[in-house]
Amino acid sequence: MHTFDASRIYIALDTSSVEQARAFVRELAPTGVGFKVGMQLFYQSGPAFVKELTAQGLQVFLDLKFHDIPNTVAGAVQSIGELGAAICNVHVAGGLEMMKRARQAADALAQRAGKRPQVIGVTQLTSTSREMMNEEVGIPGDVQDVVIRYALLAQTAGLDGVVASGHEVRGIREACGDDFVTVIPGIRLAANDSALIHDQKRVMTPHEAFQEGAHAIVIGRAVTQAAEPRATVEQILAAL
Ligand SMILES: O=C(O)c1cc(=O)[nH]c(=O)n1[C@@H]1O[C@H](COP(=O)(O)O)[C@@H](O)[C@H]1O
Repeated sequence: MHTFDASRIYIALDTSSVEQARAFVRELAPTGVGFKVGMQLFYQSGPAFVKELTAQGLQVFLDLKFHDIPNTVAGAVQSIGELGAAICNVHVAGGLEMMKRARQAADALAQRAGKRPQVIGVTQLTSTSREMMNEEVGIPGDVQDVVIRYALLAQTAGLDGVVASGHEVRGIREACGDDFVTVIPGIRLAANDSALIHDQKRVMTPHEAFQEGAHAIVIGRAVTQAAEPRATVEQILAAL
């Protein structure tokens, strides 16, 4: 038995069918992990699958990365609110007013339903390198500095935390305090770093991310493309 709280790990269910996602849930739920439903699965299986998970008492991060005008984002948070997800997210780049409205929509839900998802802000995607950010997108400076600036803005708007890479966790905690939630994707296991690095640019191992102070991590392909996903999760937990 391990003592680490496995629900601090969200397995990204980026599958091409709901049956595949169900199979991962059946296999991995006994380890105590949470699950992340993102665009790929949500756009085919819709809210019904999220409800199916939360009805089983599973912890769900609903990752739809809202980014639109404030009124539309507030409506979107309202729409997904009753699915019972523990976390949902919006892009910090949508601005202060948009984030405030997202938080207000979550608060209204809490008043009606007695609970709400945590609303966290996506800073700079873990697939973004400094070169991409500076030269393609035209945002100058260090990724770390930009991420901390975004985290502070998210905090000002009343969000519960941010999504960032493990490289920025320490700085975010220093700037925003230890209660401001950090959820960290871009996780790679040392053993498969070079094989699975793919599109992620700012990566860390689970152990490193938690050592830096992450509240939760998101792991997708390093588990779902492993020969033995369940054993891989057990190994990760044992090493924490
Ligand atoms: O919001 C997210 O979850 C997210 C933000 C980010 O900056 N980077 C990032 O990879 N993610 C998500 O985290 C998961 C990472 O998957 P793997 O790279 O397969 O571990 C994917 O589902 C991404 O959509």
